[in-house]
Amino acid sequence: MKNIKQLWNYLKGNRSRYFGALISIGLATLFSLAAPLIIKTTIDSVIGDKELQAPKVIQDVIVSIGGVEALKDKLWIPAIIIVAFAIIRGIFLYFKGKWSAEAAEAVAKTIRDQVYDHLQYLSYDYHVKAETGDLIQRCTSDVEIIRRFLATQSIEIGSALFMLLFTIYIMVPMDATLTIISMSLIPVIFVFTVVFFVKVKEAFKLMEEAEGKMSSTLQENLTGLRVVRAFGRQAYEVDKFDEKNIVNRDLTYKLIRLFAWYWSVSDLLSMIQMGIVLTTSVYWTYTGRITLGTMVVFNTYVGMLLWPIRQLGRVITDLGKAMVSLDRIGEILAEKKEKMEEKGENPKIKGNISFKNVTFEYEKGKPVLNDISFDVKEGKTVAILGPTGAGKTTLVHLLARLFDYQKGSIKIDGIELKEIDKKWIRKNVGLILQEPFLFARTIKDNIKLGRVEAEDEEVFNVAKVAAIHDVVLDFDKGYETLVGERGVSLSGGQKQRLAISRSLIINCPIIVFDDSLSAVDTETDAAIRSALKKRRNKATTFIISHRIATISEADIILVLEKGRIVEIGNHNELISNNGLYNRIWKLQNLESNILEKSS
Ligand SMILES: Nc1ncnc2c1ncn2[C@@H]1O[C@H](COP(=O)(O)OP(=O)(O)OP(=O)(O)O)[C@@H](O)[C@H]1O
Repeated sequence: MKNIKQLWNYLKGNRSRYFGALISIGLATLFSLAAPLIIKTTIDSVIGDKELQAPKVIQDVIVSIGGVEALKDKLWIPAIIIVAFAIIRGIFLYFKGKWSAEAAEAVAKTIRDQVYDHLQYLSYDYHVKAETGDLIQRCTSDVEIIRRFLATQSIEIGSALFMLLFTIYIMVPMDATLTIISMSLIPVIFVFTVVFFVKVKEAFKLMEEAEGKMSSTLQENLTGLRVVRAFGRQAYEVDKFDEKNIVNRDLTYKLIRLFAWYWSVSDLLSMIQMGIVLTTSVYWTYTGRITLGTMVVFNTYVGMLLWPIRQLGRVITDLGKAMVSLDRIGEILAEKKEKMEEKGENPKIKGNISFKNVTFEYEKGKPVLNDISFDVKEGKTVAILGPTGAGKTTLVHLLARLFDYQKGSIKIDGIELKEIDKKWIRKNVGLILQEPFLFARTIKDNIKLGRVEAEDEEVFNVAKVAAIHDVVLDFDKGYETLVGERGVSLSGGQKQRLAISRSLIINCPIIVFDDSLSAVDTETDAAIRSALKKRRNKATTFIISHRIATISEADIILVLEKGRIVEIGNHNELISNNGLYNRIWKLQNLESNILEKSS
């Protein structure tokens, strides 16, 4: 019921089109039911000698062309009327198709827009955990199922109901008992259909999920194909995909089996119903209870009626599928959008940052950051070093309010971070990720992503700071070169440098390099850092890195271990500390000495 209401809401603005389609199918049904009545009248009263039983208007028309006697010589007239009715029915069917398709298309567009829009505002955490393949499937195939249901199937429910009502209305005055006999198995077929619908809904849901898992595996594999090949893991990947493929196939087999049952049993029931009507009506024609024309009408109507009723089974299956799809789309829409509209402060940010006893946990009881305290003045550089999983990324994510800390306090220029508007703080904290995502656009567009109105000169400047300007000029089309699948292939380091330019162009007072110099050689790394230092508006900079050379010049270095700061100070202080920093420094020194000697 909730889903039907949801569909009704989606139809807003297109409801009149949809009703137009329903009325058209009603009128088309009426015209198709008229043909057997014309045949009946012709058999009984024109060819035969039964008294004419037709509405007054039709009787008047017949009298005006010379009465039933005159029609005997003009049997082409009923034939032409039947053809004319077929044409009129065709016209109504055309409008039914046009209007329902237009309404369905509009609904699909509304749903796609709504889901796309919603996805943009879900939390960072949601997108970290969501499976892209599954989301794509919900935005495409699920919407398509709903569109198809609205465009064709739901109208057929209307058609079946109209057919049922109109035939009962015409048949009862002719012979009430024969009408009951003609309808005796309809409830059985209907109940059978409903049972089937319930079974099939569950089976469809399982199949959709299996299909989603299969596309996720495919999507993940295609994205990471280079890794797969590099590690020679093709056979393992093929097996993994095959596993999902087998589940998908088996669930499809199950559905096919269910359908096979449905069609054979409903075929059998329909044949029994037609047999009963044929036998009874032939016998009653023979005994004179009904006319030959009435016999023709009943048998034609039962034939006409059984098809839409059986179709109803298929339609209801599609209703089941459409409801599952609506649920799946509803699941995305039910996800709470990240609360952005808090009336936070939008202060001009200088970049003085202070962490006081900050504790944060993703899951209750499992703190990832513990009692973190440090201060940094605007324009200074903080470096963070620590083993993997120590909480380095989490710490800088807290700064951008991708997550909110549970205990302690983070202040920026003396204002509590939670009091500052989320949108505003994200505009002021430039996050550069280790594996930056570049869009399939030109290099210039990728750099200007954060500030589309930036002048070319600014683009060149930030590219120079990120030591990528000369590389770009070497490409045939320079800054107009396309990046991505159809464009130039960039190295990991080049991608990182483009991402750095993209963040610098925003001119954020706080910049975070989350291991984003890892793919850049040491010389370029040093060049970028020295260019950053020379910038006029120096930002407060956070650098996460495993390379001592990258972080040694930082004003403060934090050494994190298991979510706690185990060492804090500048390079010289930490060297004399004889702790983790000192050990890593010695190790990296040794490595570079060995490398120097061997080269
Ligand atoms: N979105 C999340 N939900 C739940 N746990 C998370 C989430 N992100 C990270 N974690 C967990 O928090 C811990 C710290 O992760 P974090 O990414 O901050 O470490 P890191 O020091 O940056 O590691 P690396 O050097 O490998 O990037 C890890 O144990 C990680 O599994």
